[in-house]
Amino acid sequence: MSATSGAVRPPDAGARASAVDRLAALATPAGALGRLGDLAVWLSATTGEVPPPDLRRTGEVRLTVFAGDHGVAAHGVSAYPAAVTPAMVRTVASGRAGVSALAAAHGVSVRVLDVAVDDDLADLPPSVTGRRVRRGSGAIHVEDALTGEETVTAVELGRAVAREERAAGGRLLLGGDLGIGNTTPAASLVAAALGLPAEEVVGRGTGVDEDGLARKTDVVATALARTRGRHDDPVDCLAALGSADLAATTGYLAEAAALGVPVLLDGLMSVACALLAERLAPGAAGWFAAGHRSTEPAQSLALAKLGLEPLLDLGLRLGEGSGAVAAVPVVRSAAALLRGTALLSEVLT
Ligand SMILES: Cc1cc2ncn([C@H]3O[C@H](COP(=O)(O)O)[C@@H](O)[C@H]3O)c2cc1C
Ligand SMILES: O=C(O)c1cccnc1
Repeated sequence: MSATSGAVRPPDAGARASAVDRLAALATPAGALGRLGDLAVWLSATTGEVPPPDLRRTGEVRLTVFAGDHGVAAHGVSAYPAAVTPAMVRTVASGRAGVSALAAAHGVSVRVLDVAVDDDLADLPPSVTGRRVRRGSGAIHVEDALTGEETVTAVELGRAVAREERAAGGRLLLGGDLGIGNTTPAASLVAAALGLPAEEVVGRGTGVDEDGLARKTDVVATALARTRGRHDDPVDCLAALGSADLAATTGYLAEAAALGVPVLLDGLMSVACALLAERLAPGAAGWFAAGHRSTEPAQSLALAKLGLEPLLDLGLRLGEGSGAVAAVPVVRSAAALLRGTALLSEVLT
């Protein structure tokens, strides 16, 4: 099984070096900007600009929310019913979701894409529903989420979205998720990638109780056992244990890296897909920064594997891209410091 994979070049080493020099020369004590300094250097290296762009123009920071339903949702793994998925797709489309409020506050463009929602969504425009890969993805503890062909189609859809978002003026891309039950396949993908047992990756998602957590752990363990021997190939992992929306997110992240566009990651779904994108397109992680630490254990495990330290740690477990959007002002703060701070040599005259 194959999905075309663009080669990833590393971020600009020359821009990184001059950003490091500029940071060291600012009228601040050495190291005083802490991780904001590191972030400014990363933004310089990934945009190739020193100082980095301020990212304040409309449309420069863009979020795509990948939506889909999951067969496991019918098996007691979520605190909410699957009917919430289409309802929340409509809510994001009408600009009234949690992430919409954050995006409006921070000047982030939002697009929601129905990759595999199990509902007609006939009231929504083709720009949202017109590229659906299938209605819902398979319940991974009993069957593959997708066929090989559907997986490749979904990955390619995500890649196309990254190209569209860059063409629309995106200079920092964010990925978000919507879909009741999606923390189950996402945790399974992390377990498969890291070779961990279900108990170490499973979290409470929307807030399942002890019984729900036990059922969810069982579903993940059964899915991992069912697919044993297939965990090395990232595309086959997405087919076996993922979903169409997670495959599309993986393609989106891999393609952003291949295009040389920096990405701000969100919670579990985003970071699980980043792990797969790194396997699909080695070096992709160099283009990623982590917006926040979610409460899901698999998200922290995947971040550690990617070598990423999250910018925020707020106990947030919403998804939708909300943690990435909440971190946008931190990224802009880093850029502003490297752009606007005088040099020590200028003030000591
Ligand atoms: C009202 C509502 C809005 C949401 N927005 C994002 N999620 C998040 O929670 C779900 C994943 O958690 P689980 O695997 O436990 O179902 C996904 O829809 C995800 O996007 C929401 C969930 C709900 C209920
Ligand atoms: O980690 C996340 O982003 C998350 C956690 C719970 C529910 N939805 C998303």
